[in-house]
Amino acid sequence: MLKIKPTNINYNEAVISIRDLYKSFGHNHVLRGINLDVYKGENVVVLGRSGTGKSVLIKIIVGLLKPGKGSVNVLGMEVDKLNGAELRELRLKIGFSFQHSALYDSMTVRENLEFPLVRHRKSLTRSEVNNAIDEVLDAVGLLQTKKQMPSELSGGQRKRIGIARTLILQPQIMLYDEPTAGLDPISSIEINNLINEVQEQYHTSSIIITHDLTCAKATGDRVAMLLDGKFIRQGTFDEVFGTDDERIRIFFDYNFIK
Ligand SMILES: Nc1ncnc2c1ncn2[C@@H]1O[C@H](COP(=O)(O)OP(=O)(O)OP(=O)(O)O)[C@@H](O)[C@H]1O
Repeated sequence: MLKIKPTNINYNEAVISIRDLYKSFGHNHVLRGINLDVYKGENVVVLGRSGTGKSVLIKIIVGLLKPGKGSVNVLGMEVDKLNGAELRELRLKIGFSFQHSALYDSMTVRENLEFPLVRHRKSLTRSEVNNAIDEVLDAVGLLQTKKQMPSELSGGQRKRIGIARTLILQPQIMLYDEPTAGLDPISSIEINNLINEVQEQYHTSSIIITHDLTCAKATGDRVAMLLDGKFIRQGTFDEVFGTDDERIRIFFDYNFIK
């Protein structure tokens, strides 16, 4: 049961705009002419086989890697022209939900959420902090876990808390790296729904990196297929996969789709 996607996307405003992006490591030419716009309120899914450069792309977007050639504009700023302080400022507007971004095991759920908040929003009062924690826990449907330790949660619940920890800083952009990896089908559907709810309630724009075609179909307003350093096809899920292109069919046929 997948949620119907909201359609509150502003196609006149790109929050991420990438033009002719190249990136090599020695003779390994990973990105070879990437063009991508992510519009305000849009979920864009990036699909591609292992090693095609999806993580490199994300790292360039947040300024962790320098582009070789080309321009990367995020929230109106050219990322590779920013100094350290400006980059830190920009990153506060971007929520990362990385595959291996573990919670702090020695802290309760509440403390895990409090930690980024008190670090980055020093002027908040105690009651504002408490309200913010309750609000994000409610948004991810896990208010009842506030006093629990991460080890007491299921894998799906831990992912949800990871997303809550990111949301608490109210990012404008969300980057999800393999959000459903390692989850059973029911927990995966819950995460897909959560990604759509976050989009709707927090008005975020997102890039979702995944191999999971069910996730791509459920969450992506647009899907972009990365191959040989370029997006070889972009469009809705059905537009991308409604093709005889062998390179895309093979990706589809080898992934189980419900
Ligand atoms: N810092 C680095 N130095 C050298 N090579 C790198 C570096 N980061 C990534 N690469 C290379 O870039 C290529 C793309 O890596 P990347 O991690 O982006 O793949 P991916 O598409 O995210 O794969 P996966 O789906 O397995 O996570 C790989 O060949 C990798 O070895």
